[in-house]
Parts: sequence; C-alpha cells; structure tokens
Amino acid sequence: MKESDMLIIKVPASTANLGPGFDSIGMALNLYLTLEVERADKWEVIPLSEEMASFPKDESNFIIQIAMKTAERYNQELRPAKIGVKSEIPLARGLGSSASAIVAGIELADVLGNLNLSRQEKFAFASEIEGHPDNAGASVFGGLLIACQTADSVDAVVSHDIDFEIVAVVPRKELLTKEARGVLPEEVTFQEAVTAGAVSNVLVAALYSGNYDLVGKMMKNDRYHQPYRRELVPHMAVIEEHAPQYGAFGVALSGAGPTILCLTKPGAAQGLIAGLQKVLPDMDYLSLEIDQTGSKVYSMTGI
Ligand SMILES: Nc1ncnc2c1ncn2[C@@H]1O[C@H](COP(=O)(O)OP(=O)(O)OP(=O)(O)O)[C@@H](O)[C@H]1O
Ligand SMILES: N[C@@H](CCO)C(=O)O
Repeated sequence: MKESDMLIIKVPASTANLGPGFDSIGMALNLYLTLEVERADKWEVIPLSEEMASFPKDESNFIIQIAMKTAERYNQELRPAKIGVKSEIPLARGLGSSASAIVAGIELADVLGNLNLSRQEKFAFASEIEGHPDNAGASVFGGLLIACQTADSVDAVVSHDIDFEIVAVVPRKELLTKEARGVLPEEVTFQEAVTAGAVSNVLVAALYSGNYDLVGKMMKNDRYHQPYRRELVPHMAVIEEHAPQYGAFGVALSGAGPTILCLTKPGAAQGLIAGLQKVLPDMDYLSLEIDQTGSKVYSMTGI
C-alpha cells in the first residue's frame, strides 16, 4: 500500500449450514462489512455505522488484532493505519458477522504488510481462527461453498453458478454462536451420524442438480444441530409452517441462528415477506442475493 492510497476492503456476510451442512456448507450474502484504510501514525478505528460504535477505537479492536495476528504468522510487523469501519451485517444473528470481521482483518494485514496471500491461504487462516470453514470460506470466495476442515487441512469446492432468491428473517435479539453451540450434544450414535451424513450428501447433490424441492426437504431433515437449537428459536416452526405457501422451497436456521433463512422460487421474495409479516410482525426482513465475488480490495480510484 502506498502512503497516499485510500484502500477499500469489502467483505460479504454469509449464511452457514443450510440445515444439514453443519460446519461445512456456507453461502455468501450481499450484505457487507467495509473498511476504509489510510496510512497513519497510530492505529485508529472510526465507526462509520451505528453498531460499529460499540467496538474499541484503538489497536485492541478485533479487526486490528486479527490483522496483527496474521502478520505475525508471516513474520511481518504492520505499520499503523486509520480505518473507517461500516457494516450492514447484523451482529450475532447468524449472518457471519464474526467471520467477516476475521476475513477483513486478514485482508487488512495482506494489504498493509504486502503479504500477497492467496485466497486459499486467507481461507485456511480465517477457518483456523473461526474454528470452522463455512462462514469464513463463503466470505473469502463468495458463492456457495462445500468445505471440510480437518486437523491437517481445509479444502473446499466453491460454486458460482447456483443462484436463488433469499429472504432472511432476522429477530431483533442477539444469539451468540457460543450459546447456540452450547446446546449441541457432545456425542451422537454411529447410526445417527450415518443418517445425518446421508441427509447432507443428498442436500449437496440436490443443490448441484437443481432439485429444489429435495433441497427443501433435506434442509428440514437436518439431524446435526437444528433439532437441538429449536428451543432457542421458537419462530422457526412458525416460518416452516407458513413460508411454503408463499413460495419458499427451503427453510433453515442461518448459521447458529436466530435468523431463519428462506430460499424462494424466482420472484417470490416480496410475497414471502408480506405473508410472513402477517404472522411474525416483530422481525426484520431482508431480501438478499448470493454474493458471487467474495472479499475484495480496491483503491478509491476504482482499481
Ligand atoms: N465488525 C466487528 N468488529 C468487531 N467485532 C465483531 C465485528 N463483527 C462481529 N464481531 C464480534 O463477533 C460477535 C458475533 O459473533 P457470533 O459468532 O456470535 O455471531 P455471528 O458471527 O454474527 O453469527 P454466526 O456465526 O452464527 O453466523 C460480536 O458479538 C462481536 O463480538
Ligand atoms: N456452523 C456454525 C456457524 C455459526 O458460526 C454453527 O452452526 O455453529
């Protein structure tokens, strides 16, 4: 990065799991965390949207901490910068806000430290920090991602060809991922694991073959996490009951919740929102698309 540059880092939100793809499937969404980065004599974070005002304004800010950790991994020290931060991603609602902040920090280290990281390197480090690759991978690559993280490696297949309309039903109250992971069992039986894996396999095959009715059925049939998290998200059953009549073919918990993800047939999103507002008026409704680009960095001159 040159002294006079103002760089923009733009990272998409994401939804994870799509039901049975627990800690494995992610999809990038067109809501963004944006950083405006300029060289400075000391670290400074300027909140440019309301929710960002609650975070530290110095180098203890999470995004800067991630940037420093990334630089350290590559034996670099970062010179400070002034960073304007704005976000359209609701916090702790199951739309990948923490993963987008991690990816933004890695992108920040990449530009400030001239690290020249590949997308795979950014994906691997973001997944390591987040602990699972679904949200992090979607934020890095965009599109629909099927990923697998083991102790030795993290691998993903990313598709930019799959597309459908999305409605996110967002409760006004936060649910931290830590709490929603706390209700999951420590063990399942071998037979349960086999069935849960089979449901996930059919979901992926149905997604790739465009069999959206089967996609919806598999989203609902998840055995890994939704049965345990239902008690935290009572609005989910209401949406499952009413959404199909307004054109949704699939309903699932978005990430760890509490947002509910509805996938709709083309042109059905507005009707779905109007229909659901009648039964659940106290929710926010977002009509969204898949982000097919992933995280990107550009200068104010548009390069
Ligand atoms: N831009 C940001 N700057 C600093 N911290 C952030 C930022 N975005 C998210 N966080 C941190 O991440 C927390 C939310 O992470 P959490 O994993 O609980 O939910 P989520 O990522 O929004 O949802 P999910 O993981 O289910 O998709 C926030 O409470 C905050 O501590
Ligand atoms: N796969 C994760 C996504 C949320 O971070 C979960 O469901 O807990």
